[in-house]
Amino acid sequence: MATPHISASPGDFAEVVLMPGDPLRARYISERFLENARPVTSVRNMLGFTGTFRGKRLSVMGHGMGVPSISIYATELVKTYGAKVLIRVGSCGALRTDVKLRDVIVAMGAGTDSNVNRMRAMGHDFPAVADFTLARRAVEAAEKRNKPVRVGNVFTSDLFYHPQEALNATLAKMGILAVEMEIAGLYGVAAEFGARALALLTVSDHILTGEHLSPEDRQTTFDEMIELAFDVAASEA
Ligand SMILES: O=P(O)(O)O[C@H]1O[C@H](CO)[C@@H](O)[C@H]1O
Ligand SMILES: O=c1cc[nH]c(=O)[nH]1
Repeated sequence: MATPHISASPGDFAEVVLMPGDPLRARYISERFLENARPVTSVRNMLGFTGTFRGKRLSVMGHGMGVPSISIYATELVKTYGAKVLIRVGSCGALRTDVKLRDVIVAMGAGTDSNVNRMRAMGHDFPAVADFTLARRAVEAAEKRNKPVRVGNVFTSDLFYHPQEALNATLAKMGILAVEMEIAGLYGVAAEFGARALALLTVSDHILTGEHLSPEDRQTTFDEMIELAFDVAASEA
């Protein structure tokens, strides 16, 4: 039984799904980290794969850009394919001077300019937060690897090119570490359908300084975040 956006058969997905935004990154992750990976969906080229990692069955699938896109895939994975844990692995722009390029962020909570969670909460504010156990495991795994992470709040924006010029400084003052475009939506879907979610982000560019990672640097740095995500995923599968 396929959905409008996922062509997999029942049982094709594992209960734990890692989700990068870029479907080509999903393929890269499956080739580099999964054993016996097989493609399970490719509608609109939003690629998904299932394989094993340290003997545990895991899936990886792209979620596209923006809250509407991740909301569709996350909802269908949970409601139709029985996913119970969704872990976004993504990139972000740092908003504060104490956040550096290549830092890995465990996104505890996400503010947003998107209206989706207010639609869910009858017009009221909704706390879009990570599953605590998953977040704690990510922090513990990072400590074990001797790769410290930042733990804190991020901002999920509907607009990559934002017209509110004062927004970034205001968010930074409120302690928001970085900006990206999906997490508040992911945490909202998880809450609505009883799944658990976490997002890990690598700082790929710095909004204040204009610094950004080269493509080679991105690969290496993202691999470190993905290894961390697999530590968490394998502890769940
Ligand atoms: O995590 P990735 O896919 O890199 O996503 C980030 O990059 C895209 C914007 O370039 C947005 O989707 C943002 O959340
Ligand atoms: O959404 C994003 C992702 C990376 N960098 C940004 O500035 N915004």
